[in-house]
Amino acid sequence: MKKGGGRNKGFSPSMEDESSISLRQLMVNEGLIPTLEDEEKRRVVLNKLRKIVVRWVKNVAWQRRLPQNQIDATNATILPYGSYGLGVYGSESDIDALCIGPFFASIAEDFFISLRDMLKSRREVSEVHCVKDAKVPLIRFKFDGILVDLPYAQLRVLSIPDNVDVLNPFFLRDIDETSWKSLSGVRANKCILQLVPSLELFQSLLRCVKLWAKRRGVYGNLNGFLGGVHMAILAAFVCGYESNATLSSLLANFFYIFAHWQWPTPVVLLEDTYPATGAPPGLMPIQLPCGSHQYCNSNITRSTFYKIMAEFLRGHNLTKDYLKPNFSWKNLFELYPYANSYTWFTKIHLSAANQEDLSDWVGWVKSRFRCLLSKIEEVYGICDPNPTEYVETYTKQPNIVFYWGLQLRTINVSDIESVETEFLKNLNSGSFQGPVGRIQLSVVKASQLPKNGECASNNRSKKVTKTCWRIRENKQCNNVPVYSHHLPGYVVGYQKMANREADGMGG
Ligand SMILES: Nc1ncnc2c1ncn2[C@@H]1O[C@H](COP(=O)(O)OP(=O)(O)OP(=O)(O)O)[C@@H](O)[C@H]1O
Ligand SMILES: [Mg+2]
Ligand SMILES: [Mg+2]
Repeated sequence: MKKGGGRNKGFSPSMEDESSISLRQLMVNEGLIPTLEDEEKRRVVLNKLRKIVVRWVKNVAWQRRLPQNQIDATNATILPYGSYGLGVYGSESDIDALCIGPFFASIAEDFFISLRDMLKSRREVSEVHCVKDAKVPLIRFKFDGILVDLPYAQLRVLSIPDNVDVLNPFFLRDIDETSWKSLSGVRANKCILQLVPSLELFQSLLRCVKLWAKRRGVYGNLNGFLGGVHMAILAAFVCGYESNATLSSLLANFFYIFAHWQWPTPVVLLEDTYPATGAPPGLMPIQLPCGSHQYCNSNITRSTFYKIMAEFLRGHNLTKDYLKPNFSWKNLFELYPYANSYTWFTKIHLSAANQEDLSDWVGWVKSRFRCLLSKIEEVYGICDPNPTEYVETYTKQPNIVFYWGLQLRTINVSDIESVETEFLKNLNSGSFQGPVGRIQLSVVKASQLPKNGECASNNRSKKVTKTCWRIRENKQCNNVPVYSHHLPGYVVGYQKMANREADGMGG
């Protein structure tokens, strides 16, 4: 990790403090700091999960007819990672928790069958899905309403200590490839936390850059943008780049550094001791700081690369004068104005017979979004895959709608048919096992987009009868109604107050 050499050294600390104070106030106003109740709720979920996996593993040991002393001695544990593990989760974040089990508890039978059944039998647990064919296979479910991603790693020992050190070679010997991949998130988090000079500054910077990325529509690995892990490594990189940093200098430096970065030079937090073989993958390679030249998986395409770079540059232009009097951080976090930026949009309308089928179907289609994006790029050139999910409430069937901006001013609307045909082939060629829903692609004009009216929660008319559309409500966020410009008094959506971000999804 490079140290020192930041361009913002030498600024007056008192001035800098002022701009950091206003940035911290903005974080509070935006609800970026979790409440004590929220923290407690997540702690309770993790403690309950720990108890469940211990009971599970003792059950499995008993079924395998292990001697009683081994049944008594065996143990499994849960290690949080992802944004929760870094201490930067938002109200919409999931809990990423790695389940680590002993040598006799297999992923295929014991984890995906008996642990899944145990989870299903709990009244706190709902929407259990086994995602077996992902790079990191996992069980995804809601526990007390909070989304949990639970992958599994199997170590060649009888008992996993509760706070097992995943960097200790003793525990890593002879492990299978899937377990190795599943461990990489926990290992990466541990390395990041060891590398950053100030944990508090790193966490605050990461919260700020995630808010920025969500507001500007560049957050979410599935839509071809930056996921939580990418943002965490970029933020950690900036923290190590500047000594005597303040929060505002770090945020300004974040944009300075990445607006000028010579991609595809990889961002590397921790140099490996042995040389890399082959070129780093993708347009924006970001190395995981857990050894052996592993990179973050990335779905970045030509289009999303272009958009991310444009936003880095905008961020730099808006923050370079952060020490000037009357500087405000507000513009940096403005919602991206899709309707003013593009003339045409690809409308992706997904529907299914009921909400549960819809959620499976949308999950599957989203996992293939990269392919859809490439096909749209082939036909229409640059495309901006806005991650915001809308719901058409005038359509009977449960549905989710996306609007992706197209950069061309004049287009052949009917070309979308070939994109739909090709994408359907791709969807049908995969391993989706749920009931297949519907997907309709069309091209619409900016004027046909759902209108994001101004926030007017205090003039709600009693005559509100019909909701035209709404932004899909997210997990645990407070919503206030948004009113239409054209139909005064009609609620057209809900703006999230605590965390008004687009629904970015990671891997
Ligand atoms: N594309 C990826 N490449 C490598 N590891 C990934 C990738 N996506 C997710 N992971 C691993 O899974 C963890 C959790 O991912 P997730 O998408 O939940 O992001 P997050 O950092 O927790 O942000 P959020 O607050 O949005 O949940 C990451 O910290 C990382 O370790
Ligand atoms: Mg997460
Ligand atoms: Mg996750």
